[in-house]
Amino acid sequence: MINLERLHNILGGRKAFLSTIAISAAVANIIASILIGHRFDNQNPKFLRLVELIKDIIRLLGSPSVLIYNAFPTLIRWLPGNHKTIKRYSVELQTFVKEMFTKHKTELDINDPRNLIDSFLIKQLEKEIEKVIGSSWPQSEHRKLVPYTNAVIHETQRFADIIPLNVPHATTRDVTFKGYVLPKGTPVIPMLSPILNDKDRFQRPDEFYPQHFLDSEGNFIRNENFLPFSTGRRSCVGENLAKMEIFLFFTRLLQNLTLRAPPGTNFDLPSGIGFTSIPPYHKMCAMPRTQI
Ligand code: HEM
Repeated sequence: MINLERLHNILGGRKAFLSTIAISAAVANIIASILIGHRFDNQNPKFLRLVELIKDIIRLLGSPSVLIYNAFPTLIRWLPGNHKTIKRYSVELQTFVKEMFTKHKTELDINDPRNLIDSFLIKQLEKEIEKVIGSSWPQSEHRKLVPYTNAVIHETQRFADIIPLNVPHATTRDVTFKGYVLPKGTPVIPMLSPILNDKDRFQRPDEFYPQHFLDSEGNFIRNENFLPFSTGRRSCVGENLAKMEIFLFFTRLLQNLTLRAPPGTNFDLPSGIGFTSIPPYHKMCAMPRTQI
């Protein structure tokens, strides 16, 4: 989690800071805790490099040269450009992951799994595939008790529309869809943006309007068109983890801090161009609620 006490002390609540790395590192550390059973220090150069690599790869995936490469891979393959940078960064990431797996393999005690990687390696040894069940989050009950907060979080995800094009898929067999024949291997891009911004599905698609997820009495209502994690068999496997993380981060931050644009400025956060539509780096002020 974000060290709020440190934020209070260092920032005194008034100094602007770059929030992106702090938040990314905190989120990455949650995944690291689950995968390898420990957190990295936020100043650890290797850890910061990994966070940076992932961010850069995501950013570069949407750059014009990569879009051209995706359209004409055989032509562009030999030319310099961001597609080569992505490859280099991916190799660096893979090397890190391989080293981590090798270390876990050599230290593995099948009677004493220490983390998710150990459990995965043990399952591999059994040659069995088993769906991991067990989403018992102690705070999940809280969400039902705060319908407005829950609606704001849902509306933020709808409005932010962070993966507009979804992830590309391809048909695994010949398919006839609404009269169109899609032969096996046809690339399919199941876009999410048109659903999340459809005025027939959301009353005010162009506005930030939490009431999209509230009934007239203020109760939270599910909306089947809320699909930021996609849908179907290949929808996001991290959906539940992500939802819980967002809830915990959001409520914990707002319990303790009021977040504002730096004095004399307004938040104007157009989506950056990339595979995900993430906002550009921006500064904000975090005021401890006790000082307000
Ligand atoms: C706000 C946070 C997140 C959003 C909006 C999101 C969204 C998505 C989307 C749209 C897909 C593509 C689904 C498709 O191909 O139809 C996806 C796939 C995936 N996501 Fe997420 N995701 C989030 C967080 C996470 C987290 C935290 C994890 C891991 C812990 C994760 C792991 C995955 C994996 C492994 C896939 C590939 C699933 C497959 O191909 O079968 N995601 N996600």
